[in-house]
Amino acid sequence: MKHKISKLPELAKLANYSLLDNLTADPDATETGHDHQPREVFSGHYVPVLPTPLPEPEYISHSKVLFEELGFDDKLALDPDFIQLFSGDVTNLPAGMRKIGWATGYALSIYGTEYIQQCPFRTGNGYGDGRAISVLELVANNKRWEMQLKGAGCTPYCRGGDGRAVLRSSVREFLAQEHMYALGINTSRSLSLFVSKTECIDRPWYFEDSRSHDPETMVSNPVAISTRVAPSFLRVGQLELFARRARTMEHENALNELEQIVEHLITREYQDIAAQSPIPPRLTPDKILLLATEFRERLTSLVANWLRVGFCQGNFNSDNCAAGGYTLDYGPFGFCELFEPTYQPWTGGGRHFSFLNQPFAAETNFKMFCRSLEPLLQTQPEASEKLADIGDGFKAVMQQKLEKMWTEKLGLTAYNSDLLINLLQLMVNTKVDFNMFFRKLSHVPQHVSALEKSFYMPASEELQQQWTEWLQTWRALVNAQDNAEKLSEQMKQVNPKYTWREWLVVPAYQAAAKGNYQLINELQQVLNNPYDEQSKEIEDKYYQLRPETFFGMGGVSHYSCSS
Ligand SMILES: Nc1ncnc2c1ncn2[C@@H]1O[C@H](COP(=O)(O)OP(=O)(O)OP(=O)(O)O)[C@@H](O)[C@H]1O
Ligand SMILES: [Mg+2]
Repeated sequence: MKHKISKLPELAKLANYSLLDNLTADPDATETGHDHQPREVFSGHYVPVLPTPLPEPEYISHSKVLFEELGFDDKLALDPDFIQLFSGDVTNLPAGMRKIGWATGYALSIYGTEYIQQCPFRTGNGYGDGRAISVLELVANNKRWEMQLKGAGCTPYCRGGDGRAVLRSSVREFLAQEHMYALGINTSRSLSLFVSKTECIDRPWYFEDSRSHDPETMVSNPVAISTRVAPSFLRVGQLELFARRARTMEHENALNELEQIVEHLITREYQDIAAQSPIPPRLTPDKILLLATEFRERLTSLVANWLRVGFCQGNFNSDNCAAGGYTLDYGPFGFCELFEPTYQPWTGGGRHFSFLNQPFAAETNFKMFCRSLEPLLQTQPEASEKLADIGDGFKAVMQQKLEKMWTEKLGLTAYNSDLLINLLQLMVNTKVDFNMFFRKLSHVPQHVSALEKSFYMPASEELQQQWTEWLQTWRALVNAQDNAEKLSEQMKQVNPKYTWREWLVVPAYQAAAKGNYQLINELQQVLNNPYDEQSKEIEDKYYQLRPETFFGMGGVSHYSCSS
């Protein structure tokens, strides 16, 4: 059996900090990392920052799946040195590990409009990782990972915030990342979750059983640190920040810094492109075009997958769009239960980030990504034009990916737009549960009655008739008569049975605030195996329609605060 890492000094041997070696730091940063007040950062990729440890941290959970992948023994999660590090104390680390963390700046554009208003200095120089601090980069099983504490205290980008994350949002992020991974969707991953036994902070939140749209009160919740893991945490907003500076020549090194960050993105997230020719030689126009094409490929696949499982990211701005093409920022997200094309759980998100609008939101982020590469092709008109074509090509690639997704979801061999549109219309008219409906359909039923468990209301006779017709057409197209078993197996692999249901997650974070973590463990188990049939007990509890009482309930059906 392969040796597994169970102590921090062994883990330290895997440490490998490409970021700190290759990229420029903010020249105004202090070496000590005592840099916790909002301030402008004018250049450089990162600021060294000392995380603020959780007082009296307590272990809640870790991802066994990710531990396995990294070669970590489960015992490591309870090792006092491990707990110390991943609850924010980097002062006492073994040799090989740096006793400092780092935070990065990024820009924000909302639906294609560049913003600086969110920055306290109205320049954009004070926006970035306000409460996320990376503490480690390592190479495990030939893969490079960056480990980032979320809620580890203030950074220069904290904008007057407290730098903390409450337990509620940390539990959600911790569970959701691994759930998405289990659903087969690219995402940042969860390593561990620790809570403070003594520190609490207030956030705007809802009264119990609230029907209010906006939070009515401040609610105290323990602070927590979840550690997320990804090949990098580079966002479209990051490139955007450097491109804005390059465009206006804000400082003499601005274009060079943009080039560096793009090279860094390629090294960290696009190894196939990096392998084509080592960097340096410096970034070539060909590489830039390959990067744009590959990101387009990943982003369109990602969003098609989101739609496949009913996921709504909620706030798909450029600063929440990972340049590696994976899901990032599990704050205002939600999973569509009752199917509504404009489902959006975050009250601040508006329709443009709603469920079926996500392909357009992605396109806007992609255009910003391309725009951020343009300054690097200033002297290359031909390559510039190609880049514009890649941007314009987004729609067609997105459409292809969506068609493929719906085709697979319906078990068809070819896309059938009439069939799909009729179905979506019927789903809306009948008020069906998105994921439960597709799972029931994956059993290749003969009669509508087998789908009815996924309906939130009894279907009228007229609707029943329409369903019967739709089902007949579908069954004929998938050749259900001769093919049911194989088809069912295939469809179940893309139509999950167990997906995130907010009303089943709420009790888990509520119990956790009282020191009981059992429901979190149970949810991990259920959500980590979304395509499997699980026990009858689990089915009765988790494969259920949202009870009526949770509709319109603040904090369950919608939320305004995600931090
Ligand atoms: N409590 C806080 N203290 C300091 N900064 C914060 C706090 N909450 C959010 N921010 C910062 O505000 C910005 C917007 O917040 P948003 O909710 O998108 O991010 P987040 O959930 O903290 O971060 P991420 O995108 O890293 O998952 C981010 O740059 C974030 O770092
Ligand atoms: Mg964010």
